[in-house]
Amino acid sequence: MTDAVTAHEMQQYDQYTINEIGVPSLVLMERAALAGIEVLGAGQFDLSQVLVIAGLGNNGGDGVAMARLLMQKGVSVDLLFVGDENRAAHNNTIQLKIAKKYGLTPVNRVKDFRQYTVIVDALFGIGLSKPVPVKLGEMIKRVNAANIPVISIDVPSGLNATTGEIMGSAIRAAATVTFAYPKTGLLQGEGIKRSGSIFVKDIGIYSPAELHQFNPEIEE
Ligand SMILES: NC(=O)C1=CN([C@@H]2O[C@H](COP(=O)(O)OP(=O)(O)OC[C@H]3O[C@@H](n4cnc5c(N)ncnc54)[C@H](O)[C@@H]3O)[C@@H](O)[C@H]2O)[C@@H](O)CC1
Ligand SMILES: [K+]
Repeated sequence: MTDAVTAHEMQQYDQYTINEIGVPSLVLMERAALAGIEVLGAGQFDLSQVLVIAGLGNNGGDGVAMARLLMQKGVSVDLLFVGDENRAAHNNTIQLKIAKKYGLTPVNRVKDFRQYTVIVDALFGIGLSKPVPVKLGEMIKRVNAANIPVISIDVPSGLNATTGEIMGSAIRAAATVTFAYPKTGLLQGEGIKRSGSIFVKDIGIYSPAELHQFNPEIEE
């Protein structure tokens, strides 16, 4: 069993799974979204009116896929897409295109977050490497102030996934669904206060030690 991992370690496992094992990244993204839906629908949250907040990276792509899956299940869901769609990561762009084909049109502004019963936070994940831009920080503060339960995808947005430091502003989550392994930042510093209940979900990404157990030819 692998303990908590840093963002850098997780990125290496992601890349190995995609480039060496050959699992398509969109398959991993769909599994991430399904894992998020599983925790969201497990009874802790009221799904009467869901908001998904998605950023431009792959964490946002997980969120867009979740919004589409929720809509397909008949859940009332809004998708707040934050940032210029033309600058979105490749897989996020694909997710947006699919969501739109199903009739899910993103909004780019929410006046009052209190109209929702739960908020899915897919703004930033392990890829956050610099302080949150001021405008997004203001939005994060509005979300926290609304006092609506938030479920964070992989990491509460704005939290450094490795150190647990706040990168300007960070979401305060009721629960965090994190993929493959807990991230070290969830278990130290502000991460302890900001992550809520932590759910670790297998999405098919493994550390070298675990891969070695499947296939001894893979070096630990
Ligand atoms: N690499 C992979 O194959 C997988 C990645 N997954 C998800 O992808 C995340 C990592 O994705 P990325 O490495 O793309 O990074 P993130 O999505 O964590 O962040 C992307 C970068 O974009 C910036 N950014 C995002 N929205 C912005 C906005 N509106 N305005 C300005 N800047 C913005 C952030 O500052 C950050 O530097 C994981 O935490 C996980 O949720 C999962 O889909 C599983 C598979
Ligand atoms: K997040």
